Amino acid sequence: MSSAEPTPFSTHQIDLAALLETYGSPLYAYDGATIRRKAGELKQAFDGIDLKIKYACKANTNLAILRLMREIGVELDVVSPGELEMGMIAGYNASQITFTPSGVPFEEVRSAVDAGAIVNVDSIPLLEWFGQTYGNTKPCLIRIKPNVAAGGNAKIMTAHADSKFGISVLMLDEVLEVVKKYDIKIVGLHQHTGSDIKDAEPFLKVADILFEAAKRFPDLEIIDLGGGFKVSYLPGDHVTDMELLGKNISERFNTFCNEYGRKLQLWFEPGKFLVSESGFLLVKTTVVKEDPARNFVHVDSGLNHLIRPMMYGSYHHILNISNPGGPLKTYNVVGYICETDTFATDRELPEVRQGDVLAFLNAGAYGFTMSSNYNARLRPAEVLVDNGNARLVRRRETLEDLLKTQMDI
Ligand SMILES: Cc1ncc(COP(=O)(O)O)c(C=O)c1O
Ligand SMILES: N[C@@H](CCCC[NH3+])C(=O)O
Repeated sequence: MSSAEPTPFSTHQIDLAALLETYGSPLYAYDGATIRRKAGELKQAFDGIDLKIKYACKANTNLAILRLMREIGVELDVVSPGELEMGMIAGYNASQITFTPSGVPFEEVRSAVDAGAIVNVDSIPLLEWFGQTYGNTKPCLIRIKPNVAAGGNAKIMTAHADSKFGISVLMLDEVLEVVKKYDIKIVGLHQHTGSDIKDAEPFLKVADILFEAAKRFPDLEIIDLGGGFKVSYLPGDHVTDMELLGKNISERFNTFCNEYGRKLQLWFEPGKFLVSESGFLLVKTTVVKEDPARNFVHVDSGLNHLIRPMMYGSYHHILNISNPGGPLKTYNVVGYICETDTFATDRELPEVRQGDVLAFLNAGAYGFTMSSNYNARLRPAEVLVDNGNARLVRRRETLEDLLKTQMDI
């Protein structure tokens, strides 16, 4: 089975230049219409299935985006007490939130359960603790590691045998022993294979593994297949064919439910799929440096604002929105941080002049949330354009914000 044909690239309808002019540089800008469209595509692909979308909000926790998700009927997947709290501030009831920890202190699980969230238990020691603490009084899901390697790069594959995440599917006997010992109420099985998964095969493979495992748990209500759908990062990129994937998984899921003897809910936890394409990091060119080896374009940003190119070697498409019709030249686009923070190598762009505004695409997921204050640099503001209105949804940081936690001033 092949992946989808390339999708039209960057179909946003927001005026990026005007936003930068109004709110200053650097700036994260999000297009609400794109988020609504992507959620609609996912729902459409699983039409007829009892589907719940649990947005993996580590991708972007801006409260305005969480509120938008809530408005369109998308629930939440969180990985920390901080994300849980943000979800509740955005108006979610804790019962709409899944806590998917990764080796966290058990007290964090206690506070999530006490708040009313449901937990994906990710280790046998946590399962033991859960049983001792709650017996059969609180439901939980179990995060299974299916031992399947898939994802855009090694760092974002989370279900292969060597990955730290979840309980190996080879340990089901041990899991069932602990479940029996404490009469734990297992209502769901969960898995998350990785991020940036283009082909349908890994999704189908892990679904089959999870369905097989599920037959050993008689009281399930939920199968949670995680996130990881690939979006288009570069023009012509092949992406997950959501329509085809929906059809194939739905068929298998229905067959499984018939064999299981009950209709279950199907959950997904997409992050990137919902928000990546909605976001732009807008920056200004500080210096254009012609070097015998390279032409460098420096911008007023760096790995402190968008670390994906440096951390994963990820491609982010760049537009020169000040000079779109300029003659094409080849550049290394680099940041202002005192590290080698290269956004793009040998990138062809319409001629870049000092002061030009560049837009990094696909900055809606794992952009701001992975940002830092390295080099005592401040984080950008964030703007959401939705229903025809642009709204500042996070102000630019100030030096006072940076100094707030220091004791020696
Ligand atoms: C448990 C879990 N669910 C969902 C996601 C979302 O992944 P993606 O943004 O690729 O959809 C992640 C991130 O890797 C994750 O760890
Ligand atoms: N942060 C990753 C995706 C999520 C990884 C977490 N398991 C990225 O930007 O691609």
